[in-house]
Amino acid sequence: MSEIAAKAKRPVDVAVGILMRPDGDVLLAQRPPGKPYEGYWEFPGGKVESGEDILAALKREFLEELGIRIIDAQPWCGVEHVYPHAHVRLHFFISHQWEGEPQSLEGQAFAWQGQVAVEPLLPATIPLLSYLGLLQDDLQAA
Ligand SMILES: Nc1nc2c([nH]c(=O)n2[C@@H]2O[C@H](COP(=O)(O)OP(=O)(O)OP(=O)(O)O)[C@@H](O)[C@H]2O)c(=O)[nH]1
Repeated sequence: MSEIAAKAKRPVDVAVGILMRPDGDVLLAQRPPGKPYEGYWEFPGGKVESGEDILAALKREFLEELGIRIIDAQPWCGVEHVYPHAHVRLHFFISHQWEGEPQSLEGQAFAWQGQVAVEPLLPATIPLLSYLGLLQDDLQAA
């Protein structure tokens, strides 16, 4: 079996968080050098460790990468994607409740965006933007 086929058989769970401010702006981060797809923009998050709860993984990644303490987050949607380097199962959460301001603890750039305009964005994340736009519209209309 090729390496790619082996990876495709075992999806890696990834916890991803969309921090949404009251005005609808969301936080994006740029993947640091040395990681696959370096320089691409993503919603912050990372791989779930063996035996770890997905929400716990989300909270851990936000503390490690950005120094943010997520107080609560709601599961939003799941996306499965096969990259050349990995087969990922992305678990997206939306959070309106966190403590702290983002810090660049891994040397990464980050940006608050209304309409997400940073480029390039990780391929698996692009299709979600139109759905996210609907949520942001709802928030602004409320
Ligand atoms: N955080 C995040 N990861 C995403 C998104 N979209 C997407 O395809 N991914 C993929 O999910 C995987 C996340 O793994 P990662 O390498 O960032 O995880 P990590 O921080 O635990 O890295 P590490 O292996 O260096 O500890 C990557 O394959 C990445 O390409 C997204 O919007 N946010």
